Amino acid sequence: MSHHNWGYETGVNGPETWHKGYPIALGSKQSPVEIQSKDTEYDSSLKPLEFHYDPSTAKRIVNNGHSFNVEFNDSSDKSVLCGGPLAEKYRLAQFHFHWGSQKQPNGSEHTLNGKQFAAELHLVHWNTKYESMQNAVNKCDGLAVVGVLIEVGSHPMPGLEKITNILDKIQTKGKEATFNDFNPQDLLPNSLEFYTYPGSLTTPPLSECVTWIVLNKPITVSHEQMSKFYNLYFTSEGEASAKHMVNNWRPVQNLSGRKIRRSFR
Ligand SMILES: NS(=O)(=O)c1c(F)c(F)c(S(=O)(=O)CCO)c(N[C@H](c2ccccc2)[C@@H](O)c2ccccc2)c1F
Ligand SMILES: [Zn+2]
Repeated sequence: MSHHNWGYETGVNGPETWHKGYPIALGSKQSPVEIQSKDTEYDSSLKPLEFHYDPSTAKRIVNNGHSFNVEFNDSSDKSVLCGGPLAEKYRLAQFHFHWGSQKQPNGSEHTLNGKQFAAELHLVHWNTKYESMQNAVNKCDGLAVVGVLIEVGSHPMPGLEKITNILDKIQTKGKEATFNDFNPQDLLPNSLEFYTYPGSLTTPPLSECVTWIVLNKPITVSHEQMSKFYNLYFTSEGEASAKHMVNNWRPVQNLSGRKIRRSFR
């Protein structure tokens, strides 16, 4: 299993095969996980989450064959996350999504009280005490990823329009487009109540370097907005068998004794 052709195709290169190239897939701090509210612990020492994002740090949107990433200029502390369970400042590097398909509408990675949502937004940040993302990825407090659960309803999410309107420019793997002046706070729910636990990247290299912060309230997007995700391709233009970018989510992994804390009573 070479390191760069992992994917989501069941039995071919999907999550059940990743351990061949990345043995840590079988580790004890893997993500995502099932969150059962009744088994979480309220922690009054958790601070409110603080998002300090500068929209001018948004740079480009890229289809990398796994998801699409909106990438930020993380060469300074212009867009940072702090507070919550975090002892330090974390710089925003990128955000991306995981989703299901038209037929199988559930594609979130974390599940909440037995419910899998339609999709999930991940805002990926790295600890500024490590000079780079690459250094941060092999430290247990290297990354902080904020997960936002997404359900499909009758009204569109205004903050998502700018993204869904540009997806036709990055339909296939390797395509990218300029993407400036965007504040990811426009994708957050009103409540910043959260769950937090120590975990991993949910794609290879599956490094166990992530403080996960999963918001308790979902956002609602419209069917039209969601269907624009399903029109993307895992494959590059002109590749023999075109594959729609659907079901790019990893199933839940064992908690293996980990405690999940919550910021609210
Ligand atoms: N669900 S998840 O949040 O775990 C996740 C993904 F699901 C995901 F698809 C990516 S990805 O960048 O799109 C391709 C896989 O690396 C990354 N990207 C990694 C990353 C991006 C920015 C900052 C740190 C990590 C990935 O690009 C990476 C991994 C290891 C070292 C550097 C970068 C990622 F973090
Ligand atoms: Zn992710």
